Amino acid sequence: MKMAPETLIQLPVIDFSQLKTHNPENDSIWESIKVDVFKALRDYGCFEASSVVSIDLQESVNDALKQLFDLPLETKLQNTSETAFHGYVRSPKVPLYESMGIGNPFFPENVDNFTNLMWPHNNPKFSESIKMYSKKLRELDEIVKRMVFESLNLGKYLDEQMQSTNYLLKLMKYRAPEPNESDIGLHTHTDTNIMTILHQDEIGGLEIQTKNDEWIQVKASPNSFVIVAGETFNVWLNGRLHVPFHRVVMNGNMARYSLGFFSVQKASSLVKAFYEMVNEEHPLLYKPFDYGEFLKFFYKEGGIQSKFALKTYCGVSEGS
Ligand SMILES: O=C(O)CCC(=O)C(=O)O
Ligand SMILES: [Fe+2]
Repeated sequence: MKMAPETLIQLPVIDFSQLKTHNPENDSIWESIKVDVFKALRDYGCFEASSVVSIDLQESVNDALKQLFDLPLETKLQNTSETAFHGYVRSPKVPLYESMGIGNPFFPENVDNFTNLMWPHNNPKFSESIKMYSKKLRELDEIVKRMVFESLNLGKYLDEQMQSTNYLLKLMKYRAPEPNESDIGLHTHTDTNIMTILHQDEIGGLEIQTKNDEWIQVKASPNSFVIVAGETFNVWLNGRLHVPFHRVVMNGNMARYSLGFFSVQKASSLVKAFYEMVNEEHPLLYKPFDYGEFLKFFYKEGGIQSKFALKTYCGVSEGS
C-alpha cells in the first residue's frame, strides 16, 4: 500500500546537558546554545530542551502526579486559592481537564504546606521530588531568560526582572474523552505570562502552531521540556519573539498527565517594553499595563478562549 507522504515539522531540540560542564572561563558552549535558544524563540516561540533533569527524578514526579490526582475529590477541593490556577481547577469549558497549583515551589515551606494539605499523614517522597524538580526548573528558567536578554544586549535588566517574578507549578491531568465527547483537552491559546516550561507524559497530545499556521504534534519524550514564550516576555521585547498558539488534543483511552512551570510578572510593576527595544524600525506594539488588571479583563472576556486578548486590551493601533 502506498503511504501518503508525511511532512513532519518538528520543534527545534536544544541539548542542555553540555551546560553542566560549562566553564565560565570558556563560554563557547554557552554562546552556541544561546544562539539556538534565541533563534528558536524568535522563529517558533518554543523549543524542546533535552537532558535537564534525570530520568529518575522525572519518574518520581510522574508518580507523584498520579498519586495526587488519585486523591478523593473532597481532598483535592481543599486546595483553594484566590489566585488564578493556584487552587484546584475544573471547568465545564474544559471537561477533560483538572489542575492544581503550587505557588513559588522552590520555597520548601510552600511545597510542605501543599503536601500536608493533601496528605495530612505526610508524604515526604512527594514533597522531596517536587522540591528538587522545581529547583531545576527555576534554574532552567533563569538560563533561558539570561540567554535571550544577552542576545539583545539587555543583560543589565535580568536581575530586576527575576526579582519581580512569581512562579507557579501547575500539575495537570486530562482524562480520556468518552466516545461522544470532543477530544480537545485544552483549547487553542497563547500563554499570557512570561514563559512556560512544560512536560507531558508518554501519552502526548500537546500541539503547537507555527508562524505558518501548521500544527506541530510535540513528541512525548521522558527526558525533555518544551519551553514556550508567553505574551509578557514578548511585550518586554516589543514583538521580537513569536508567541505560539498551542492546545492539547487527546488520543486513545488513557489519561494524560502534564506539568507546567509558569513565570509570571508580579502585579506590583507594569508590564512594558524595554526602552532599547522601541525605535523607528520597531514601533511600540503594546501600551504599558498592569498584569493583574489585564487578567481581570481576560477572564471576563472568556479567558483562555479569547485568542487575541492582549492586542484588544493594550495593542497600539497602526497610525496612532
Ligand atoms: O498540558 C499541557 O501540555 C499544556 C498546558 C498549557 O498549555 C497551559 O496550561 O497553558
Ligand atoms: Fe499554555
